[in-house]
Amino acid sequence: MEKDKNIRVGISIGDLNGIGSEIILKTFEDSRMLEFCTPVIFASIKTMSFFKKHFNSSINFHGINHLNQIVDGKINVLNVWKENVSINFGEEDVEIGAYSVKSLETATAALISEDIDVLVTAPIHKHNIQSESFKFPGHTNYLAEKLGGKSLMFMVTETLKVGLLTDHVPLKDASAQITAALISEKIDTVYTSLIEDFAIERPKIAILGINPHAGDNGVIGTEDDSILKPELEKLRNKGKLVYGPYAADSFFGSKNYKNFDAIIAAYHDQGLIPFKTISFGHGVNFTAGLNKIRTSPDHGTAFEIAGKGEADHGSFKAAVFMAMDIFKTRTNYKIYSKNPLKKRQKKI
Ligand SMILES: NC(=O)C1=CN([C@@H]2O[C@H](COP(=O)(O)OP(=O)(O)OC[C@H]3O[C@@H](n4cnc5c(N)ncnc54)[C@H](O)[C@@H]3O)[C@@H](O)[C@H]2O)C=CC1
Ligand SMILES: NCC(=O)COP(=O)(O)O
Repeated sequence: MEKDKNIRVGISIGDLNGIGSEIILKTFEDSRMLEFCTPVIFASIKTMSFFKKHFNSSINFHGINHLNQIVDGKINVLNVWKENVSINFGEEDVEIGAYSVKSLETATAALISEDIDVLVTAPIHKHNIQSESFKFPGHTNYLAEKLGGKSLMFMVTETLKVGLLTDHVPLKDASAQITAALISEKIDTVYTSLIEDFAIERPKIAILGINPHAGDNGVIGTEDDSILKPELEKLRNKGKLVYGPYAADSFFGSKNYKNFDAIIAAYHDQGLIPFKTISFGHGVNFTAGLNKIRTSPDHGTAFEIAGKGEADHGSFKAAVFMAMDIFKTRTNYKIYSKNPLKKRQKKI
């Protein structure tokens, strides 16, 4: 197993007019971070120097033009662009959004080529990233296309983990997308991630109902009875500890969520509202199910506070540590599952 400090953490810069730069600077101003990892920021040394000056930061960067120039123990900045960029904090600007895409694309290529071990993404602005060549609603959907595996939006802290059946889809389309095959795929991804990424031996998973009160036996929609329940029954018969569907409205207030290793919500806001209410400031958005590791903070560009020095970097820092933890747990899982302990033969 490699030492922590050798884990190369690639960081895409996000929307330059948002709070991404501030939370990155605040995280790595603590020089102890370099004892745990080697950060590689995908941006440009000119742009990062602008941020350093703006935020009056004492941080030191190591500018590089090629990934083979990464130096451990330094905060590496790869020059993804060379030109000066005009940054106006808090402004929605599609030209600025294009830089977040350049950063993300270069960082993703580095993740695929294994020049970095994990990717931590600073927040992008979903409207500003749209172009003829980039039509994804978010990182999760982009990475699902670029990397191997089946992606799952998994919002995680040490004590609360919420996965989604559907993520960036309009509410009017969400229900139609929930098929037996999707339920089975997403539960499987959560189950595997809990074992391989979080070292939980026998995961216990709860599923929230699709309709209000999980349909109340067909009074308020039939999908819970016709699609969700039979699928859960099948998985239970295969030995998986999956329970539900639970009425979503009271599930978190009643603290029932504490009885499970993970909860699966039917759609974005059903899962993210309770998650962010409980974990804002330290929650992490992990793209599970892929062959590479990507995390991000649980918040967006926060334009209204950008450039003001008010951004809380807790969630970004948690995303860095979570990515490294998952990297180590996954690496260990691969090692142990390749060489399982031999079962002792019974003497007859
Ligand atoms: N991973 C990503 O790239 C994400 C991107 N977004 C995108 O960000 C943009 C803005 O989204 P919003 O819905 O406004 O959510 P937001 O998370 O940017 O802001 C919501 C509220 O939380 C506050 N806030 C957020 N982060 C904070 C921090 N670190 N410290 C202190 N206060 C903080 C903001 O000031 C605002 O009041 C949208 O385009 C959205 O799609 C949203 C979530 C994640
Ligand atoms: N609600 C999470 C979010 O908007 C971030 O999405 P992604 O960029 O991680 O796909």
